[in-house]
Amino acid sequence: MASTAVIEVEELNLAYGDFHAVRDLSFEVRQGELYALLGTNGAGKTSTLEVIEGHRAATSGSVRVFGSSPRNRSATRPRMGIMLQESGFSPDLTVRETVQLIGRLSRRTDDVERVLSVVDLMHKATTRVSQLSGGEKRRLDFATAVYGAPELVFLDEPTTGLDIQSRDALWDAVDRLREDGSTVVLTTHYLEEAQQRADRIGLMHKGTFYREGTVLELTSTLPAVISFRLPDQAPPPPLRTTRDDRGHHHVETYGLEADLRTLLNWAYDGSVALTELEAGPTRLDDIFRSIDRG
Ligand SMILES: Nc1ncnc2c1ncn2[C@@H]1O[C@H](COP(=O)(O)OP(=O)(O)OP(=O)(O)O)[C@@H](O)[C@H]1O
Repeated sequence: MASTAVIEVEELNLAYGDFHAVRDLSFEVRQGELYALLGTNGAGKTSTLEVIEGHRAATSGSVRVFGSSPRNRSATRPRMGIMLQESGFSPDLTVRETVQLIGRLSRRTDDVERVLSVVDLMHKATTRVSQLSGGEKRRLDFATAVYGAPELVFLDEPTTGLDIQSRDALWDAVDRLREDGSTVVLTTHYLEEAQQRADRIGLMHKGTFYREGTVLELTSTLPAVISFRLPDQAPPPPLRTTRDDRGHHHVETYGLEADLRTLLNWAYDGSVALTELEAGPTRLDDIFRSIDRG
């Protein structure tokens, strides 16, 4: 992976009056990475992104995008595509006119028909924005963000409200952008998507990082889990388990492979039927649950 930093955030602080929304936040996003900025509600993700995107001034600290201040919009804006949580499109414009307008404002060049077909909106090209469904509006949002294949793309909750085909198509389009070297910053509350897609994750809580690192670095801070069910007459399993009220056994382990082998050998040797077997690293959900909300 290339190591040029596209985004550099150092000791960022952002206050709204007396309320300190972001505190001494430092991180960088390198060229070609998919960086997921995740966190609890009100953690400060949108505030942080607004500073990086140049929409808001920091209270203190330094933010550089492509080596420039994001407030220097003429230097940074043409290189960025932004998909906001809520679009501000004009309801009277058609889908094609919207892409043309936003495309022109971005100062990038692209083929409008190509962009519309990426998000499967060709058949809606002459439909007014006010007549689109929620999912279609999200796809239009995405189309305007990736118009002209920007070097840096911000995706804020990109798949909210999308059906599975549209989600797959969106991630395919993101993969293609990344193959061409684009950097992606993602925020989402769909943790599974972040766990599957992100190279690195910054997990925010109360204005600062609770954890930051690769997916593996984050998930290896908590034990992996093996879960299974045994027949009523089965002998006790060879590992210490807890049983939930649905009769599932759970093992928490830092030695997933060895424990799994022990369990499978025991079941094989004793002809014990293990059912509903699941084994895997901790999920991001569990890391979120470990955050002390107090
Ligand atoms: N314009 C504003 N004025 C005052 N407080 C604000 C303003 N914008 C955000 N806040 C507060 O700053 C904190 C961080 O908000 P922010 O929108 O950055 O969080 P978030 O991590 O994006 O949250 P969510 O996941 O809920 O969208 C919240 O407590 C919010 O109420």
